[in-house]
Amino acid sequence: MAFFSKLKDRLFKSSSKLEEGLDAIIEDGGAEEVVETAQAPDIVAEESPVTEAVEAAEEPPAPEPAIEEMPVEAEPKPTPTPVKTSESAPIPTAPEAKPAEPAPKPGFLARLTGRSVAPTEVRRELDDDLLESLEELLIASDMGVDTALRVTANIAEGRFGKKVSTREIKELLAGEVARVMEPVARPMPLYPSKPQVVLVVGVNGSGKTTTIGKLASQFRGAGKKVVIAAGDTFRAAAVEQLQVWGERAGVPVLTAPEGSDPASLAFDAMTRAEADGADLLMIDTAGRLQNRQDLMEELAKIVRVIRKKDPDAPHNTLLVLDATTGQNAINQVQTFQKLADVSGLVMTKLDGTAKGGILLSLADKFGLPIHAIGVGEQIDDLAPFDPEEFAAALTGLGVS
Ligand SMILES: Nc1nc2c(ncn2[C@@H]2O[C@H](COP(=O)(O)OP(=O)(O)OP(=O)(O)O)[C@@H](O)[C@H]2O)c(=O)[nH]1
Repeated sequence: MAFFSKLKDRLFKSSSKLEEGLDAIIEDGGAEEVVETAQAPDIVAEESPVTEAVEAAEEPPAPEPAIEEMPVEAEPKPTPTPVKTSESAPIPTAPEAKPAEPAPKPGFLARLTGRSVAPTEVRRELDDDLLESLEELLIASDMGVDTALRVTANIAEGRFGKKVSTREIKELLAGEVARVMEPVARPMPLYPSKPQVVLVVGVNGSGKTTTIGKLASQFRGAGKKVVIAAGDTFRAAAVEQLQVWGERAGVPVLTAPEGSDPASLAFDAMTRAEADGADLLMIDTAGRLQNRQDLMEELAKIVRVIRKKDPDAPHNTLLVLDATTGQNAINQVQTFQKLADVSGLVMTKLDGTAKGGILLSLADKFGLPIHAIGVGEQIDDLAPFDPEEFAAALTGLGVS
C-alpha cells in the first residue's frame, strides 16, 4: 500500500476531529450556494503572508554538511507478518496524486425535480465567529495557542468578509500546515564519521526501541553496517525486546549485564563498533521521565563518556516522541534539549491520534528536524516526514 494511503488510513483511524470540525464550522452558519465555474481559485492560489510569519520563527539549527541522508526504503524489508509484506511498498518521496473531492451534492431543487441544475456547496462568510471557532478547533487538535492564532490570522489575511467553502478552508489550512512543516521535514543526515553514533532518547514507552529496530532495518537495507547497543541496562525485558528487533533487522545488539552502568556500555560499544568497521552505532537508552532528575543526569553522563571517545559524538541525538502525548511533548523537548543536545525528532504513533496538531506546535516552537514518523508497530511502519501528505491527511483533504 502506498504510504499516503497508509498515513491517511491510519492517522484517521480514530476519525479526524479536525476534518469533522472544519465541516461543522462551515455548515454552522453557512448557506448552500451554486458553485460558480472556475470557482474561487484566487482564494487558494493567493500568496499567503504566513511565509513571513514562519520565516520569522526560530530557524532550525543548520545541520553539519551531510554526505548522505537517511535512506528511504528502496526495497521490501523483512516484516514480522506475511500480510505486511504484501502491503509494503517503497515509500514514495513525493505525495501521490490525491483523489479529487467528491462533487458537491445536488441541491434541494434538483433532488425534488430530478432535473439537473448547477451543483451547490455550503459557503460561509469568513468573520470573527468563524475565526474564533477555527482557533478553538486548532487548539483542540494540540496545535498550541500561539501556532493556532498565527495560522488562523494567516488564513484570515486578505479574506475577511469573503465567503469560503469547506473545501477552501481545508485547502487554506493545509497550505498553512505544509508551510509551517516544510522547514523541519529533513531526513536524518549521515556523516563520514565511522562509526556515526546515534543516541536515541525519550520518555518511557515513546517508541525508542521500536524506532531503533525500524531505522536499523532501513539503514541496513541501504547497505550500511549497523550495530545497536542496548543502553537500557535496568530492565532485562528491554534488552530482550531490543534483541528481537535486532534479529528482525538483521543487526547485532551489544548488551551489558543487568544493572551495569549504561555509560560504560556506550563506551564499550563505541570501541567494538569501531573495531568492527560499523557505519552506524545506534544506542538505545532507558526511558526516562523528564521529572526524574537522577535519570536525566545519567543521560548527561552517557553523553560525556561518549565524547571522551569521540568529541563529535553523538553525531545525532534523536528524541523519540509519542504523538499521542499531546502538549506534554513540548515539555519533553525542552528538558531533553538541555541535557542531550537533541538534533532531531522521530514522531511515533501518528496512527493512533486524531490530534496531529502537536507536530505543528513543535515545528513552530523549536524548528527541530522531524526525521521520520512512525505509523504502526511493524518494521516497515516508519517513513520520512512529508509535510504535504501530512497536511492533507490532517485536514482531511483527499480523504474519502
Ligand atoms: N501504533 C504504534 N505503536 C508504536 C509505534 N512505535 C512504537 N509503538 C508501540 O509503543 C510501545 C512502546 O514502544 P517501545 O519501542 O517499547 O518504547 P520505548 O520508548 O523503547 O519504551 P521503554 O523501553 O519503556 O522506554 C510498543 O507497544 C510499540 O509497539 C508507532 O509508530 N505506532
